[in-house]
Amino acid sequence: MTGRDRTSHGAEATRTLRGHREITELAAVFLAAGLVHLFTSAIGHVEQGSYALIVLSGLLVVGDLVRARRKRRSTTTDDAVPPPRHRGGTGPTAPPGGSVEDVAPLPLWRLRVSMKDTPGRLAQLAARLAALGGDIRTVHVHPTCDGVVDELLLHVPEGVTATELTEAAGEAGGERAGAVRADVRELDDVPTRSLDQATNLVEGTAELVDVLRGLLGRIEVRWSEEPADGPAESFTEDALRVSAPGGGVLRLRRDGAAFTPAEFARSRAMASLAAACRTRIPAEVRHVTVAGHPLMLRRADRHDLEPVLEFHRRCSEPTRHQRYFDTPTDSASLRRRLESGLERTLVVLTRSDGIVAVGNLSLEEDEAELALMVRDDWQRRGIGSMLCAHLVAEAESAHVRSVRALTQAHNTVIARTLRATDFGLVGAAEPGEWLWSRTTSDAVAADSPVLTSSGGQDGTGETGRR
Ligand SMILES: CC(=O)SCCNC(=O)CCNC(=O)[C@H](O)C(C)(C)COP(=O)(O)OP(=O)(O)OC[C@H]1O[C@@H](n2cnc3c(N)ncnc32)[C@H](O)[C@@H]1OP(=O)(O)O
Repeated sequence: MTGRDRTSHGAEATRTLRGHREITELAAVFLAAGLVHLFTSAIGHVEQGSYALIVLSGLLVVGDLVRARRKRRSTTTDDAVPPPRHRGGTGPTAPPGGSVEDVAPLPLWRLRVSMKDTPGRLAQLAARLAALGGDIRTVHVHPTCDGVVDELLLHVPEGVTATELTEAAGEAGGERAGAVRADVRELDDVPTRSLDQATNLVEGTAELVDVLRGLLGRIEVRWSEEPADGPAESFTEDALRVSAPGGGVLRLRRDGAAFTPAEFARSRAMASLAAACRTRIPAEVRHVTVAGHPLMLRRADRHDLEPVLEFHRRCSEPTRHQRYFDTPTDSASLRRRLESGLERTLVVLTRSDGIVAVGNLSLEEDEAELALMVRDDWQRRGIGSMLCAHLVAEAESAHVRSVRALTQAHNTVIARTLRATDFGLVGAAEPGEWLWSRTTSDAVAADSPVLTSSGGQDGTGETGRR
């Protein structure tokens, strides 16, 4: 209850008390007058008026009592919203003998829900969330074509689930509710958060997909070629399409609340910024020396398509087969790896001989798959081991929890390369194949975005990331 609520409740109680007192006093006056009149009248001279006054006073008292009782009952019914829930002793109240500072911060959640734009909808939502022990910290109302999307950041007691939150939103008349855990940094207002994300893009500490997730919450992202017909960028409440910085289109979907026009505008602005960063800020080049050879290592993008194709042409057929198994490597599949922004490709170059090794990292679910190939005339010099270590570092920077690798069982060289980078054999994916895995040291991995990839293998030509 707020301070203002408390004040008005007190005034109401005062008014009720004063009413009681006035009626009781009036009844007492009637009663006294009646008794006095009776007393002073001789027996046999009883007048009707005396009895009428006494009866009237009795009726007044009884009537007032009945009214007071009814009022009390209706007040109890009106206040029937369940009291806030505090679970496991970790609610907002301080423990006995402890100060408020001793209490661990309650979990923070972001709740998005589509609502009809009617008066009182927020009050109903707030009441339902209060019943769960929710403490609303921020509310943003995003207008949509036929209503609004209410976006709330709220603390709830430990143990309250996403389902309970979305059900509460549904009971308040909401539709398509979605609830995800939020980071305390998200308590920033939207402009501040957008600027922070833009800074991450410019400084290269985040990819566009990570930035979009920071703005839109848990989304599924898929990459596809630009549509031949129709606009590359588009908005519906179910899906957004924005230009991918490396070419093609990113298709964004979100379970739960509808996308809003403001979110579309923000996403487009971020995509434009990411594209500008790509053209203005050259990829960082790392200089490494392997077995006395000075080499350069950097991320590749769509401008590297031709040299990457040339690198593949200069690798022998057995080397390509060891890398890609039976999957053909055509220009389109290599282009997708370089452009989608959902895979990371590292290239190793010499000054005079172009690309001598390529490593790929496909981001999927909360893990990544790594693969690499070294040109035949540069193998057995330590380049594969060095590239493998850099790919693992890339995976850690993408906050994935584990990295896996699929090899042909007879490929002892890649087996030694992976072992040297702390991979362990975890099983056989198919007969004649080995599956390797290692965990990353990224501490944030457990709460990190989920990544998925269909990598075009489903025939859709799309690459996806959750
Ligand atoms: C998950 C996947 O990527 S599966 C596909 C892997 N790719 C391929 O097989 C394509 C063809 N091969 C290659 O491209 C490379 O040889 C790679 C990537 C496998 C290894 O890269 P290289 O630069 O040749 O390996 P590097 O010189 O770093 O040596 C790595 C390990 O293999 C050993 N090794 C290298 N060549 C040989 C060889 N011919 N025979 C036996 N061991 C070898 C090295 O001694 C080293 O092991 P160690 O660390 O225990 O000493």
